[in-house]
Amino acid sequence: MGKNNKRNKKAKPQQQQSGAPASSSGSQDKDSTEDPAAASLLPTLIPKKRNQLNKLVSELVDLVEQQPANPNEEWRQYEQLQQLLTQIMTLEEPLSKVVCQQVNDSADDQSRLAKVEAFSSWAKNGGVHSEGLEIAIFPGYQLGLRATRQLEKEELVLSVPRALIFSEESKSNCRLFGNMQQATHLNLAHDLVIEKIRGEASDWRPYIDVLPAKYNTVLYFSTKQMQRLRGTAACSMALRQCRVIAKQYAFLYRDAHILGNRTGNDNRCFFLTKRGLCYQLYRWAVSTVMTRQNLVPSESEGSPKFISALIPYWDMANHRPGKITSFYGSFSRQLECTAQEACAAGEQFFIYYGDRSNTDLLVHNGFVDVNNLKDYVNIRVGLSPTDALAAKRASILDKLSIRHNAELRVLPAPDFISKELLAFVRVFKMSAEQLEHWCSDLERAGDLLHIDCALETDHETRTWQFLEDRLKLLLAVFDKELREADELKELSELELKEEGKPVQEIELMLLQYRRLERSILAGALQYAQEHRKV
Ligand SMILES: C[S@@+](CC[C@H](N)C(=O)[O-])C[C@H]1O[C@@H](n2cnc3c(N)ncnc32)[C@H](O)[C@@H]1O
Repeated sequence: MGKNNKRNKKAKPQQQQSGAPASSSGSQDKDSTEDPAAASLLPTLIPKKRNQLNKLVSELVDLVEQQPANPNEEWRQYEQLQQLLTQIMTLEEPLSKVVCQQVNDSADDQSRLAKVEAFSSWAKNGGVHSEGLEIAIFPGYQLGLRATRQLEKEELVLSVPRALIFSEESKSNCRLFGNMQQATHLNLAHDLVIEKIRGEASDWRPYIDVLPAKYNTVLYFSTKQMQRLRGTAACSMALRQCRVIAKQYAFLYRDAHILGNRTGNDNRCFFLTKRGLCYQLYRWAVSTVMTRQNLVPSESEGSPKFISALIPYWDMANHRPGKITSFYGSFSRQLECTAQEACAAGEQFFIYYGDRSNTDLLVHNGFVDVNNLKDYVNIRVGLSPTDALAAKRASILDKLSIRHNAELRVLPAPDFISKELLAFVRVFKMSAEQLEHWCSDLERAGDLLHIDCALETDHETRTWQFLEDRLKLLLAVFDKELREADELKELSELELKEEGKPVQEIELMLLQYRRLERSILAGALQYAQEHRKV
């Protein structure tokens, strides 16, 4: 599979399902870099609908450019965003019906499984070694990898050569979002949009066919589902994610359809994007990248050191706590994955995705790990600009490399309060005299990170009182959305759902997330109360 041969490949037309075929008139057709695949019969919108869509996207641009000042404003903005996106998706439906599969969850697993044989031979022909593994359905995980024989701990079980790794380097002239590290996953999502639109003409089709049709990422949440995150540490992150992706979509759309001003060597990508771009497709591509990407070393000059990549077959492995056992071999030019533990024939083969909090997993990966040993809940703390002693507090925090406005960690047992959070609150609660004392010898500041640092009793009491009040407040906000008893009741109802009824995966995940975050906060509250009394 050469780097550039995809561009010259003869396209097979995609099936037309609804709407009018792309006509030979229209500004895009003067584009001389048209890829044969782009001549596929994608529907075009009638001018009236296109104008409505242009107007909605302009409103979307205006909306996402506003920076919300507080959580309530952020929520209101999200509600407006959802309304606009719903209208946009309705208008774009003729297009999204063709470029995105529309299936329900269980049918998705089955239809993906039906494509696995073709995918496995494509992977094998491309040089993937996965002899002791096969792809199967695992309830609660969608697809995953199953051992077909006993796999030994540390045995090399899977390798994927560079040629089969999908990255922005598979299409070297197409970096729509630039050459920076922050842009690499966006470039990848954009390339995936292109390959998806190319349909049967894409060399990646067997891989794309086994990808999920939809995801449990926050981009797929309804407003009602998102409501369940209100008051949790994940809410702001989730809303921001929706805003950022809508903004990217709105800008891509605006450039393509409203301004029509992209020229230069990315004409081809622009052309394809313009033809098939719709929000459903963009959120699918972004979610595919978010939930499956890995970093591999770049092989092009001028690129960031590491670039985001999709690694077919390897990305069928689900996560279980353990250690990272997948590495890219620069000499062998392949991704190599060993077994983190022995795995008997017939069992699911898991890999470890790395240390991530459940907040991060929920927002970026669309699942939570109920056995997460590396979980934490971030809480926001900051120095007050009206505090006359802020400069002194800041100098101690600088010495400790803690930011003046920071998100710091509340941890599960046995630690409960991270040393950075404890030190911040200790500094925040110092009197003028205590600040003088600590600032006079900043070399000692590191002591503040230790739980048993010798402090005056009143200072220590104020510190733990602050933590106690803050945690109580967070738990009270939690209860405002859903009380603990109701949360547990709903959770057990969903877990005991009758067989045959569709599992409400997102609802279940949200309740599990709430329970996990609540238990970290409640454990830390108890710990703070005990410390205050000492
Ligand atoms: C890299 S893919 C793994 C393959 C995926 N299950 C599939 O069907 O294509 C990552 C996704 O798998 C699911 N997943 C992985 N580990 C999981 C776990 N421990 N519990 C639940 N879902 C998990 C999540 O949906 C996640 O976004």
